[in-house]
This record gives sequence, C-alpha cells and structure tokens, in this order.
Amino acid sequence: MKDLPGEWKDHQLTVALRIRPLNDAEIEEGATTVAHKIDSQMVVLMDPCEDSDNVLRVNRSREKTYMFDVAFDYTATQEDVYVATTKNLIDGVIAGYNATVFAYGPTGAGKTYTMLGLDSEPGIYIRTLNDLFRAIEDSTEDLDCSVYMSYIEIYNEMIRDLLNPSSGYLELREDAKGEIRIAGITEFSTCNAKEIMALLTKGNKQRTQESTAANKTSSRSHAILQVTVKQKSRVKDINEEVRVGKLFMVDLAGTERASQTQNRGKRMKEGAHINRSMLALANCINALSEKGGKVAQFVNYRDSKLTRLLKDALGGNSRTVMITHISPASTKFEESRNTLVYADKAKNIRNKVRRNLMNVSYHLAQYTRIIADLRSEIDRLRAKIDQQSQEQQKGEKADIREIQAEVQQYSHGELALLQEQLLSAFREQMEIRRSLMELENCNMELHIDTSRHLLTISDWEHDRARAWQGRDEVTGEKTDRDKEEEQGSGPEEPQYVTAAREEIGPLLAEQRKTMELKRELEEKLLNMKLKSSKIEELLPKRISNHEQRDILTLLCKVHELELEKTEIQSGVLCKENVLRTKDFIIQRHEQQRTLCDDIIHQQKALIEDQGLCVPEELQELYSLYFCELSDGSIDQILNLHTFTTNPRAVSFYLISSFLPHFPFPLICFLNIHFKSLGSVRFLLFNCTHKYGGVRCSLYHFILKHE
Ligand SMILES: Nc1ncnc2c1ncn2[C@@H]1O[C@H](COP(=O)(O)OP(=O)(O)OP(=O)(O)O)[C@@H](O)[C@H]1O
Repeated sequence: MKDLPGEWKDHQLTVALRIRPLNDAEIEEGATTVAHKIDSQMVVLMDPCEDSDNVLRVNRSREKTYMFDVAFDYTATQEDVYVATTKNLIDGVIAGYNATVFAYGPTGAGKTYTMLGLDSEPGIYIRTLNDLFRAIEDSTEDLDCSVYMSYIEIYNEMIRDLLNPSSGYLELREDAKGEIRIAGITEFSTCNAKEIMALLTKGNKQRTQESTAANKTSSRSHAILQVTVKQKSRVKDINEEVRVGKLFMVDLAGTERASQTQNRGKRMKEGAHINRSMLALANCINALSEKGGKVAQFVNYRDSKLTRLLKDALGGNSRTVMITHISPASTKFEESRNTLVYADKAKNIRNKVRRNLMNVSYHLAQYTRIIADLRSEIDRLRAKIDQQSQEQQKGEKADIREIQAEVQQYSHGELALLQEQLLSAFREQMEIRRSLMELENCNMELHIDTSRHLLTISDWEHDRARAWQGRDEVTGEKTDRDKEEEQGSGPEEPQYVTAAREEIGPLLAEQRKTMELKRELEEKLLNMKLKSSKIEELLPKRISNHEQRDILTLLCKVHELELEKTEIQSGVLCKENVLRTKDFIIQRHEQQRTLCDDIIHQQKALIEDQGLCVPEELQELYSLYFCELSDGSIDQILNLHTFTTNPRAVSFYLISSFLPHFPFPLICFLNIHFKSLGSVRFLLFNCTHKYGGVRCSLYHFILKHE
C-alpha cells in the first residue's frame, strides 16, 4: 500500500555487528579470539585476562553478552551482510524515503571491506547500486527516473569532493527547512551501476589513506557516498508527484586512540580530528538513546561536520542502519568493548521517517481532484465552442467569405501574437502563485521553529527563576540576580538553551528575507494581472471573427479558473500549517501532562509513606485524577485522535440489537490480519441508543490499513 505524502513513521535504528576474521598480524602477536557470535543476534565478548579455553567457565567480571538486530562473524559473506542490513532499504529509497547505512568501528576492523569490498568480493556500495538500478528497471510505475550521485570525504573537519577534488574545500549550509546541504558539490547524473562504480573507484583513489600501525591502508577520513533517486510521474497533472529518495552510504574513519596506534605528528592531528567527530557522534548517540523518542532533549549535531551531515540519518528523516565492526582479537579487547557499548546504546535511537515528496509535486498530487474539475470545465467550454461554430455555420453561410478573410488576416498575425502574450502572462502568474505558496509554507515553518526555540528559552528561564526563588527562601535573603548573572555566578545555562538562542537570530533573519521576497512577488503578481486584463480588453476590439474571439475569451476563462484553484491550494496549505502548529501545542501539553503525572504519583507516594493527613478536597481531587487514569479515557481520546486524523482511516457503523450492550462506552483496538489486505486495524467504540423503542448498540468501526 502506498504511504501518504509527508507521513511520518517511527523507525528504530537497525544496529548490526560484524566480527572480522583474525588477521595475520594478530595471529603473529599471539592474540586469541575473544569476540564470539552466539546466535544470529547475540555476541559475547570475553575477558582476555582469563583462561578463555572454556567459554562457559571464564571469569564473568568483564565478560558481557550483547544483542543486536543481526550479528555476523568471520563465516559471513559480503552477500550475507548486504542482504541482512541494506537490501531492504532499496524499495524505501525508490518510494521516496531517505536511508543511511554507516560503517562504524575501530581502525582496521573491516569498515571499508564491508562498504567497498574487494574486486572479487564487492561490498555494500556495488550490491546496493546494482539492486537499485534493477528495481528501477523492473518498476511497473509510469515514472521518469533520474539518479544522481556525489562522493565526499571529511578529512580534518574539511569537506572534499572526491569526484571533483580540484574544487577545493566545500562548505556545509543549512537551508530554511533545516536540511543540510553541501554548497558547490558535484552531482553526477548516472544511469547504471557500472558507471557509478567507475566514478566511485576514481573517487576512492582521491581518498586520504595512509598506513598506520593498526592498519596498512587506514582510511583517515569519513567517506560519504550519496545517491539521490528522483522520480517524476510521466502522466501530467493527475497524481503528478516528484519523489526524492536519498541513500547515504558512509564509511567512517576508524575510532582510535593515539597511544594505541603509535601515531605521531600529522597522524596524531588527524587522529584528534577523527576522534573529535567520533566523539561528537558518540555524544549524539548518547543523547538520542537517552531521549528514547519521548521528551524532546537537545542533541548537539553541531560539534562536527560529520554529525551535522548525519543529522537526518541519526535523529531525523531517515531509515538508518549502523554496521558496527570489531576485531575478534584479545589484543583489541578494550576498543571492541567501547565499540560494543556505543553500538548497544545506538539501538535505542528512534527515527522519524518521512517520505520526501517535493513541495510542488506534493501540492499537485494533493489537488488531483481540483485538476479533474478544471478538465471538465475545459471540456464543457470546448463543447460550447463546437456548438457555437455549428450554429454560426448554419446562420451565417452568406458571410462565409468575409469571415474566412478575417480569420486569415488575424490568425497569422496579431491574433497569434495576442494569444502568445496571453499564454505567457498566464504562465508567469502560475509561476508566481506557486512560488508564493512555497514561501508561505516556508515562512510558517520558520515561525514554528522560532516559537519552539523561544519556548525552550522561556522554559529554562522559568526553571532558573524558580531555582533562585528556592534559594532565596532557604537563605532568607534576596540575591542580586542581575549582578550574579553579570559575574556569571548564577546557574549555568545548559548547552541546548545557548544553541536555541543562537538559532533564533538566523531564523528571524530568514523570516525577514522570506517576507521581503513575498512582498516583491505579490507586487509582481498584481502587475501581471493588470497586464493580462489589458490584453483581454484589446481582444474584442481587434478581432471581429466570432469564433476566434470566443476561443480566446474561453481560454482566458480557463486561466482564471486555474488561478482561482491555485488560491484554494494555498489556502489548504495554510490550514495544514495551522494544524501542525496545533499538533505541536498538543505535544507540549502532553509533555506537561506526563510531567504532572510524575509529580502527582511521587507526591502521593510521599504522602502515603509519611502517613500524612490530606485535606478532604485534595483527597477528592486525587480520586478523580486516579479514576480518570484507571479508566484510560485520556489515553483513549489521544489514541482516537491519532487514529482518526490518519486519512487512511475508513469509518463504518454497525447497529445491532443482538450484540451485547455494554453498560459503558467502549473503545478498543483490534488488529486483524487478512491474507489479501495485510494487517488491518479496527478501532471500535460503541454507544447504546434507542431506535423506535428498541435498545440498540451503535458500533462505530474505524478501519485503517497498516
Ligand atoms: N570480513 C573480512 N574478511 C576478510 N578480510 C577482512 C574482513 N574485514 C576486514 N578485512 C581485512 O582487514 C583489513 C582492514 O580492513 P579495513 O581496511 O576494511 O578496515 P577499516 O575498518 O576500514 O580500517 P580504517 O578505519 O583504518 O580505514 C583489510 O586488509 C581487509 O581486507
């Protein structure tokens, strides 16, 4: 079933683990295998200080088992890893979702092997691209498809275009919608996997690679291959949409410790940069995993270019797979343990995945019905023209020569020019309308983002004021807050508040820019309208031929109709944005409610523990509160809201006097799996009514196809 535009799905980060085989160097230094795969998901890391001959009897103090979505050891082939981690992302990318696969792990653990592979054992890049092209070729949808790729490296916090290394260092830019882009990046438009592979091999030669103590061909940079799949409907107007799916494949530089890799000088500086970005990545993973998707917690992506680029992949709009790599060697125990701990945390990250439908096409697809209305209007007008010309032929046969002369005179000269002028004025107006809609949309988003940051700041200021008040009450004296603030001795402002303050300036500047653009466009639109009406006024005077005049007037009518429809479209967009703002407010209230629930429960527990006497009114309030909680009505309302606001929900009723009447309203969910339909979810609630003296239960079913 097709997903709806702009719909978000919860998606947990998939974390895989790959343990490579022991290498010659490790065997030479007498290393033993301490990382074992137990089953398809579980691995154990044993303590190398203990006798590891018997897996079951080793000292358990530092031994730990870890669970991942999928685990591989030295027996796994490149195909096994690809199929279990990446293959099923392809359909999503074609359907317009973003996807990211990144290889993570210490230096020499096998990241490049997994991503790029060898000629004889190609890795994820080639396998993915082959399947992607095959899937596009096999697609039965009537779509024009184009694929673009770019390949960059981040080396020492600088971005280089691996497909065009002479372009120097590139800058990261964040657009008004918060999407990160690389300014000036080369995007190759390709049509097959072989071509991409040639580009990739060329690009890879440009990658900064050196021999380190830990790996002879150690990648000193993070390499990011981005493949963009853009699809456009071949059928014009109806259901026209542009789907954009982006696939990021990231081969991270190895996590390493300078002491371990015996790096000095340049290598050590590189190591510091690599570690900085890996630390930033680890911090993001920490923050995201603690946030657990519930309460908005600040995640600092800004600390490194890598995390800024992976922002969407980690906490935003992407299906993401992290393939963690470790060596099985006892000599690499510490780094393997650190890697496993981070990979374990990463499992808690939940992403919101939204299908990327470009705004313009998104509007077009939404307004299919309006376009259909327009078409029928045009058909009606054409039929009228036919009818008119038939009537004219009948009634004005005598003047036929005169009419023909006029037609010839105008159709090749002024008439064609006027027609062209009218059409181009119309096209320009449509362009302006669309740009205006985009701007309005963008402005709303900026406004919402600004409000979000302002709320974060005001929340913090409230907390700080409360903390000060509490301190004054304890010490019994009034502190000079301004002075304290000046000296910086007050409570320290958290990083997320500082970041929110920093973000507001650029957001407001962006808003001003959009408003200015909007004003200019509105003025231009007004001028275009005046121009069109002037041309239209000229028509009846210049053209004496009835049919020609009618056709042009009707053409203008069509244009007017289309303009009106565009106005409706922009109105719908505005409403959508208002709804989103409301959703945001609901979300805030929901957070506040969760907080209040916690406080109430803790207070109640405290009262009971201490055996405190509670005033009667408060007791009543408590009962009311717990009664609402126990009947679950609030959660039901929330569920109902989420469920019914989904446009795929279909409603139907069943009135029955046979089904049991519940003495209270019932709301429940039923999940039923049908062979042909897939998973179908029903929301059922009932109420009892009297129809003609008979008590009946009215069952309201809302059906949603999952
Ligand atoms: N699963 C595997 N099977 C066979 N050989 C492997 C495997 N994984 C890695 N190797 C080999 O181990 C060596 C190091 O691997 P690779 O260069 O992929 O490590 P890396 O994690 O990318 O290191 P760095 O971060 O330093 O770039 C290479 O010679 C590679 O061919």
